[in-house]
Amino acid sequence: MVKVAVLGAAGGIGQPLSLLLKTNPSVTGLGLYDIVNTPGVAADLSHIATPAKVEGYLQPNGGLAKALTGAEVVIIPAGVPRKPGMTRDDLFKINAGIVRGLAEGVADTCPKAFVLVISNPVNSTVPIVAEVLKAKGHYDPKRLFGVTTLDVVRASTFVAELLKDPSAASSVVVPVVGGHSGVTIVPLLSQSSHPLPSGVDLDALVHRIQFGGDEVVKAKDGAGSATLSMAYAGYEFACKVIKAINGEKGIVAPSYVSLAADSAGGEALANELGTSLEFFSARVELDAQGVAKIHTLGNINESEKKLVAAAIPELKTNITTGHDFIQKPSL
Ligand SMILES: NC(=O)c1ccc[n+]([C@@H]2O[C@H](COP(=O)([O-])OP(=O)(O)OC[C@H]3O[C@@H](n4cnc5c(N)ncnc54)[C@H](O)[C@@H]3O)[C@@H](O)[C@H]2O)c1
Ligand SMILES: O=C(O)C[C@H](O)C(=O)O
Repeated sequence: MVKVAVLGAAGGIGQPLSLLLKTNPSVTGLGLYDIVNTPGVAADLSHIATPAKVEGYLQPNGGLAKALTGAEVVIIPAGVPRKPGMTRDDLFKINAGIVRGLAEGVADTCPKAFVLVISNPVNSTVPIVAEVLKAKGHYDPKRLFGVTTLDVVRASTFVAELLKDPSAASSVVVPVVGGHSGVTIVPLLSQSSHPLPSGVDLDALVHRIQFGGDEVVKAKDGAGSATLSMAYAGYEFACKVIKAINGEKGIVAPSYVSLAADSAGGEALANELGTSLEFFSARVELDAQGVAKIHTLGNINESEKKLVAAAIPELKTNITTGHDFIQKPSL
């Protein structure tokens, strides 16, 4: 019995993500919120013969609070996507305010919910949610996640392509750590479940994983960024969270979390990184309370160490940008 709220549910990600959630028998309630079109999306989905009771709300008359009431999981794909030539950071100006408003709604209505942030730039929007929840006295770092699963899905797909074995596509697992933009995306190819064939151009593969989002933005040619693969990835991560809430043990997935979510694991990771970072995408073990354990990077090779080192300064800047938006709004 889990109610999931999707904020930004009428968008390119929101609609297919809500469809996938509607197919999950563990989801008993689906609260859809957007500033446009949610009644139609909800009416459409409500005809699917699965248990979830679907309700769609717009902004007026407390729609956000209604969508969030009773939600144990809140997924946020609200906000504008990139167009060619833009970076994810270029979205901050618009999306920061959108995410702040939605986080305020979470704090006011379902402060104990697991919050899964998809809206870009994830490296900065997650700190915004943290600061809003802190300001309202409801911050639990164990329950706040930046969704970086699409990077893991891409890394696994691209490695399976190189293996020239389509049947391997769903079994290849490549951990991706760091953050969710450009050089902050750090694939740990040395830890791939399937060894790479010899002769693979590793630099080109790393670049493709780090800038995979650009491929889609370019191909969509002004009509947005990844939506369907993101809905798939967001659903994959949400399913893990729902299973953990329902008591399943041993679920591990990479996600952008606060290192304070598990002080021992966070400290060990910070020691490995050689610096204190508030947020980092690491492999995280989940339980019904949220983050149970943050895993360290484990054995990584020299080129991966360089990639991690290159990610850190940008992550620090991105995190500060998110914090300052709430703490120093006059900047
Ligand atoms: N984390 C990731 O891996 C990842 C992957 C793909 C896209 N994204 C990001 O997800 C976001 C959404 O992408 P999209 O393609 O679905 O965009 P979209 O424009 O198709 O949909 C966004 C939706 O958000 C809604 N919205 C805007 N302001 C809102 C508000 N205040 N409250 C509620 N809803 C609001 C819009 O009405 C729209 O329906 C973008 O920021 C994009 O960059 C992240
Ligand atoms: O590339 C984008 O802007 C969207 C998303 O972050 C992605 O990785 O596809």
